[in-house]
Amino acid sequence: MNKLIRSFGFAFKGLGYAFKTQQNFRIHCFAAILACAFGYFLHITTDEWQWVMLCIMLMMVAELLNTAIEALVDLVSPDYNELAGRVKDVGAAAALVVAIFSLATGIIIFVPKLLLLVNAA
Ligand SMILES: Nc1ncnc2c1ncn2[C@@H]1O[C@H](COP(=O)(O)OP(=O)(O)OP(=O)(O)O)[C@@H](O)[C@H]1O
Repeated sequence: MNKLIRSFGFAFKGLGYAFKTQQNFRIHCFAAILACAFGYFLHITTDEWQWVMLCIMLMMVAELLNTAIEALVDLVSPDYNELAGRVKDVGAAAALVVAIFSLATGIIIFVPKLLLLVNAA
């Protein structure tokens, strides 16, 4: 049981590290809160909530893995190395793909509802 609690502690330590050191991670947290607020006020459906939650989770996982990759690259290759740079670039590309997917999902879910609101006003 103690081991399980300790593992959670390490995981939260990792989350705290990412939040403190990664501006992108903080931006994603803010975007997640914004998406939830829009979801609440625009009364999105359960299915739409699932898409929003999926995007939030994917974005955070991608950013956390990218942060881990960056730290590992800095550890094994503190000096300039073309391959090390490529590893970081591909890690960043993974986060970018998720960001584009999340943006597209947000547009599909929220824009029609916002347009209805604007037209009704
Ligand atoms: N050791 C290295 N060797 C070669 N190129 C590197 C190296 N470290 C970084 N780079 C290049 O610089 C880019 C930015 O690296 P950096 O570590 O600053 O990432 P970052 O995403 O800006 O990090 P952070 O999110 O911590 O600000 C990488 O994508 C890579 O192209």
